[in-house]
Amino acid sequence: MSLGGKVAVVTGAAKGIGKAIAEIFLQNGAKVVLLDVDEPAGKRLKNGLDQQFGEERSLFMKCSVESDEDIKAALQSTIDTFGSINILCNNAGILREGDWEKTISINLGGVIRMTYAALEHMNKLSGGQGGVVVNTSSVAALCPQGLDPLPSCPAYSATKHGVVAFTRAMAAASRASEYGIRFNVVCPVRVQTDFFSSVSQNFGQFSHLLGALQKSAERALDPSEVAECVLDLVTDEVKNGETVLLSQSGRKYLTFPQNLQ
Ligand SMILES: NC(=O)c1ccc[n+]([C@@H]2O[C@H](COP(=O)([O-])OP(=O)(O)OC[C@H]3O[C@@H](n4cnc5c(N)ncnc54)[C@H](O)[C@@H]3O)[C@@H](O)[C@H]2O)c1
Ligand SMILES: CCCCC/C=C\C=C\[C@H](O)C/C=C\C/C=C\CCCC(=O)O
Repeated sequence: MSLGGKVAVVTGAAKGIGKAIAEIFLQNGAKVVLLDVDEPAGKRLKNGLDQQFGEERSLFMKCSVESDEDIKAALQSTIDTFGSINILCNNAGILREGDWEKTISINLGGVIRMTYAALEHMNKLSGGQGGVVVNTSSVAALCPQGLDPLPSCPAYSATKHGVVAFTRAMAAASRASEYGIRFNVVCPVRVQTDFFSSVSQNFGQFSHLLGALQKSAERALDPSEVAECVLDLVTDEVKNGETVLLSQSGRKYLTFPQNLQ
C-alpha cells in the first residue's frame, strides 16, 4: 500500500516514538493528524513539520486518549479537513506504576477507545475505505513468549499484554466480518525517548526491582527504528494480525500456540 495521499492519525505524536512515526509517514507522502495532550510540544512539532512538508500536510489537535469527547472531536476534524482516515497508530502511553489506574486508562483504555471511535470512519461496513491500525505495545508484554517478566512494572506490563490481545482479536474480528482493516502491533525494547522521566515516578513501589535492567549495556533503540517497523506494518498488505518484537537484533514476528494441547 502506498502512503501517497493517505490520511494517518497518530496518538502521542508530539514526542518520542509518535513523532518519529509522524515524520516517516510525512516523508512517504501521507497526511498526518498529530494528537497529544502536550499542546506546547504538539504545536512546536507542527511548526517544524510545516517548514519541512508544508502546512497542508498535517494537523495538530490537543486530544487525550482518555476522553471520548476529545477523540470524537479530533476524528471529526480529521474527516472535515482531510476527508477520510486510512491509518491509525495508537501509540500514546505512560509508565506510572504509582498511578496504575491512569496507566491502564491511557495505555489500554486509550487504545480501545480510539480504535472503536476510528472504526466508525474506517470500517468498510459503515461506509469507510478500510485501512490499517498499528498499536505500540512493548517487550513488557511478551513474558508468555518466553521472555522474562519485568517485575518493576506489573501494571504497565498488564496494559501492554492487553494491547497485544486486543490487536490480535481485532485482526480476527476484522477478517471474519470483513471490515477491510488490518491490525498489527509492535513490541519494542527500550527506546531513547523522554518516557523514563524518573525511577520513582515511573516505578513507584517497584523501583528497587529495576536492578540489572537499569544497568543493561544493551543500547536503546532510536525512535526512527520503531517508526521504520511501523511503516512496514502499514505498507505491507500481507501483514495482518502480526505481533513484532523489535530489539537491537532486529524484528521477530511472533507466533502463538493454536490450541491448549
Ligand atoms: N521508550 C521506550 O523505551 C518504550 C519501549 C517500548 C514501548 N514504548 C511505548 O511507546 C509509546 C510511546 O512512548 P515514548 O517512548 O515515545 O514516550 P514519550 O513520553 O516520549 O511520548 C509519549 C507521548 O504520549 C503523550 N501522551 C501521554 N498521555 C497521553 C494521553 N492521555 N493522550 C494523548 N497523548 C498522551 C505524551 O504527551 C507524549 O508526547 C508508549 O505507548 C510506550 O509505552 C516505549
Ligand atoms: C531502563 C529501565 C528499563 C526498565 C524496564 C521497565 C519497563 C519497560 C518499558 C518499556 O516498554 C520497555 C523498555 C525497556 C525494556 C528493557 C529491557 C527488556 C529487554 C532487555 C533488552 O533487550 O533491552
